[in-house]
Amino acid sequence: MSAAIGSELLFADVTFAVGPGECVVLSGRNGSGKSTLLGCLYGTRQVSSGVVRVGGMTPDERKVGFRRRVSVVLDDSALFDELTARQHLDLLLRSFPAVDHRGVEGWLGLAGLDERADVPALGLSAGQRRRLLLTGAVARDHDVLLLDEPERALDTAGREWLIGLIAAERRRGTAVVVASHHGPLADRVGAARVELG
Ligand SMILES: Nc1ncnc2c1ncn2[C@@H]1O[C@H](COP(=O)(O)OP(=O)(O)OP(=O)(O)O)[C@@H](O)[C@H]1O
Repeated sequence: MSAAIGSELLFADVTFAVGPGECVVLSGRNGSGKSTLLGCLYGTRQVSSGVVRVGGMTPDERKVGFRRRVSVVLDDSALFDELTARQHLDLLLRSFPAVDHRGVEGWLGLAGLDERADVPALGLSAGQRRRLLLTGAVARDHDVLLLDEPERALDTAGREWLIGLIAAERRRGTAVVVASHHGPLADRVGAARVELG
C-alpha cells in the first residue's frame, strides 16, 4: 500500500500480513507515517494505492461489524472525564461481548487500578489513563488490535506490563499491529518489524 497527504508521498509499496497470534511493530522517525498507516488499517484514512484488508474486510470504522472485530487505542482515543475506571470497564463490557468471564473486577486488577477504581478518569494520572484505555481495548472481544504508541506515559513497570499484555494477546490469537518508538518492544513480544521512512 502507499499513502500520500496531498501531493506528498508518505510511504510507498509497504506490504505486510499479520495472521492470528502474530504481531507487527511499525517503527520510523516522527512524521514517517505510522499513525497514518494505522488510520488506513482502521478506515479513518485512505490509501492512495494498494489494497488493505483487515479481518477479511475493507477497513471502515463506521461499520459496526468492522468495529466489533477490530479494537484500537489510537491517537484520539479518549476517556470520559467524569466516569471512573470501574464505570468505563462496566460500560464497555455492557456494550461489547467480553473476551472472557473475568468481569470488571478482574480487568481492574489486570490494569493495576484496583485502588483507583472509583476515581473519575480526570483524577487519574496519564499512565493510569493509558492502562485503562489499553485494558478496555483487550477486554472487549476482538480479532485484531491496533495500537498507536501504547507505551506513551507508561513508566518502566508499565512498559513491562504492556509487553505482557501484547504477549497475552498473541497467545489468544489476536492479530496485533503496534506503532511504537519503544525500541525493545518488537524483540520482547517476538514481533516482525516494518520500518517506515
Ligand atoms: N490530517 C493531516 N493533514 C495534513 N497532514 C497530516 C495530517 N495528519 C498527518 N499529517 C502529516 O503526515 C505526516 C505523517 O504523520 P503521522 O502522524 O502518520 O506520522 P507518525 O510516524 O505517526 O509520527 P509520530 O512518530 O510523530 O507519531 C506528517 O508529516 C504529518 O504532518
